[in-house]
Amino acid sequence: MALEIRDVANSADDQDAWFRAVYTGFLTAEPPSAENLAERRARSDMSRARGAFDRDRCVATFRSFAQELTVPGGAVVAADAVSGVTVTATHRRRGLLSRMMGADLAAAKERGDVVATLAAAEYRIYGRYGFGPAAVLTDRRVDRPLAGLDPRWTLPEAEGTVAFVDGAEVRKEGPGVHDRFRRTRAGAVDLNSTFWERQTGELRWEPGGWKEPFYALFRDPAGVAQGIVVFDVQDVWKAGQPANVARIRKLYAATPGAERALWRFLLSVDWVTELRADEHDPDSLLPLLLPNARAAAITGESDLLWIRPLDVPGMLTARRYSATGALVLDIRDPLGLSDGRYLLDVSEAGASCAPTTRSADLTLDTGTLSSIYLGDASAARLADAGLLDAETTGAPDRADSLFRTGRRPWCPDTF
Ligand SMILES: CC(=O)SCCNC(=O)CCNC(=O)[C@H](O)C(C)(C)COP(=O)(O)OP(=O)(O)OC[C@H]1O[C@@H](n2cnc3c(N)ncnc32)[C@H](O)[C@@H]1OP(=O)(O)O
Repeated sequence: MALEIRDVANSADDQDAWFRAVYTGFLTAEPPSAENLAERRARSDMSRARGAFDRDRCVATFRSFAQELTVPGGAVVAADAVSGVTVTATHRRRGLLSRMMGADLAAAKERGDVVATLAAAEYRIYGRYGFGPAAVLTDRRVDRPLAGLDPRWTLPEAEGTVAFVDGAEVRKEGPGVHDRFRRTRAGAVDLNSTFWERQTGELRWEPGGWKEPFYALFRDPAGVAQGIVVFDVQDVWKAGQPANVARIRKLYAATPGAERALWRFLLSVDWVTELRADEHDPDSLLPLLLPNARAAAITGESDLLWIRPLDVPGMLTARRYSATGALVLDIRDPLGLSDGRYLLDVSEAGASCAPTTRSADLTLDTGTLSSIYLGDASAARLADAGLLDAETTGAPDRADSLFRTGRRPWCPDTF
């Protein structure tokens, strides 16, 4: 019997089967409870969720939803966020993902979305669909005694306050802090409506149980919440000495002052000798705040946010550039959605971008454009690696002078 791919938006039974298939696809053996399924159905945007069904069994899942992606300069673009992609191991490599992805991207293009986004589980899945890695995450570990900080430090009142708060306060202030934060940082996205409930244990969807973390809120001198950190502490003692490990789950700062204050606060907690910030900002201020920056070692780095151009002029005119100049980009698209030669012209007044018949300066595919777009990858380095063709002398360097950004892009939120 042929496999049927269908929308699951209008059927509770199909949605339950869909969520169960997500658990199986992500290798979670314990199935979701009936209560969990009911909550997920009620609280998730399933309007663009599709499943592949083998009789009444869901064997592949795919969902997309409307998202805002912040681009360099602080504007946001309309994104088609792809999520919940699974094919059950018994039905893999039969083209199910390709069919669902092809249909979703074509619909997103038709709708006028500027890019598609996703958090890639594995590097080799999404390049074939025109996606490219656009921002990375780093793991850092701070050896606090080595950092050389003054243990007498306390936040000067003139700079603001840090206070421990409860989950209710986090649910009240968190959305505003995150919304202000994400508009300051290229690569950041808006959050779904369940995010803070899940962070604070109001909704307990994740398998494996809930452990209440600590929450600390930074308010600026005017009393406005500008930063929030969610962290837990592992109770470790060695030879009668406290050697606790603080693990950052989330840290959002809408201002540099908030970021400095929250790191300094975390580094001042007695008993804590090690701080771990996994899957965190690749351009965090953290090492710069330490007398000994080497005490904040990078222990890992990985790509997570991948993006895919759908509307090249919309995408290139939305961001701000670091210089003025013109560049002709010949874009190759493996799915044929955004092919073409475009003139990007950046002047003091802003950027314009339109199809052109002029000869190209750079030839690149949509995935490579994605890597350059938010400012993380260097066109010169990609050209040296053979991933981008320079058609005119110095074109990669000119691209770098345009696309370069201040702080590196960062997407702290998996979706
Ligand atoms: C945004 C997110 O949700 S990220 C989460 C992605 N999901 C997972 O990682 C869960 C575990 N993996 C899976 O469920 C599946 O392997 C999927 C969804 C990644 C791919 O499903 P498949 O049924 O294999 O997809 P499909 O048959 O359409 O494959 C399309 C092509 O991609 C290739 N491909 C698929 N997955 C991988 C992979 N992990 N590594 C390398 N190549 C892959 C296939 O070989 C195929 O290539 P071909 O066209 O040259 O033959």
